[in-house]
Amino acid sequence: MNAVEGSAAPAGTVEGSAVEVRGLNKFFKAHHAVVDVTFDIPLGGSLGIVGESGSGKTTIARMLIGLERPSSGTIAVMGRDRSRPARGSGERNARARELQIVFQDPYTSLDPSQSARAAVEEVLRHHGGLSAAERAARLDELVDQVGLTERQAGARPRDLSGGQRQRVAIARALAARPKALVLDEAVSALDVSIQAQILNLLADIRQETGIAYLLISHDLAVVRQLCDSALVLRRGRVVEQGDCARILDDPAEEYTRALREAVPVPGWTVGG
Ligand SMILES: Nc1ncnc2c1ncn2[C@@H]1O[C@H](COP(=O)(O)OP(=O)(O)OP(=O)(O)O)[C@@H](O)[C@H]1O
Repeated sequence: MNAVEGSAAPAGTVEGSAVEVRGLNKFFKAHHAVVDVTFDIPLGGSLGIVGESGSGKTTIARMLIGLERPSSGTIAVMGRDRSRPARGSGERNARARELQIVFQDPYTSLDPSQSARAAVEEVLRHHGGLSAAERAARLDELVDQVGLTERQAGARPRDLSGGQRQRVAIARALAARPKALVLDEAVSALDVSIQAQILNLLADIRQETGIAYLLISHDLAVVRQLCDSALVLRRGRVVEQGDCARILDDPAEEYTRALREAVPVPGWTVGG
């Protein structure tokens, strides 16, 4: 299947790419974990990556944010190459301002001793350029944008629910005004009703800010709710790629059909 099928910008997106990945490969010793993966996410667009456990989804995310180095291929975010490690903190910060990530479990990324407000403020300080008054205003805006109450914004992670903690993680990720956000199983640990609230929140944020999403999920229903296009991975290879509704409603590949019918949970494998 052509790598960039459906590359015409969907409604709501702007011309140009937020993320461009070409011929991406990752070997872990002899294991070829990501095999010649190519995709585009238009500015303001939303791509879902689905596949069974071990298909390479997280490895792609880790390469995008610089936690793994590609064995070959290129990654560009906002037109700037990031296939090689950043040189120095200036470049690392510039990259962070372009692309942020939200993980499945914000417990691992949130400091247990920090209130939600302090956690978000830390990012605002780090990325600098704001006066104290501007920082306070931006902090209020972010707390409001992710739907945290004043009480929740003053609470530490252990005093928040899973959904509230994920709202804090989203506010932190948005603080630097990135152009793209990687959501790696970001709603998988949440109850279905809370999951729906966070997905609605993410859809609203995309509408308001024009941010692009790369959503990694084992759950096709989640992908359908948030994504314009989808990419199906099997053993590191793209088996199907294109319009999200077309792929999920009328999959061309048996593997996609199996993913759709089995309602997989994290760690699940086709036929496993
Ligand atoms: N650091 C590593 N060293 C060796 N092998 C790795 C490493 N990271 C990932 N792998 C292997 O690469 C393959 C892809 O793993 P990856 O975590 O990207 O899959 P995934 O689709 O995200 O799976 P899951 O949904 O279970 O998180 C797997 O076979 C995994 O065992």
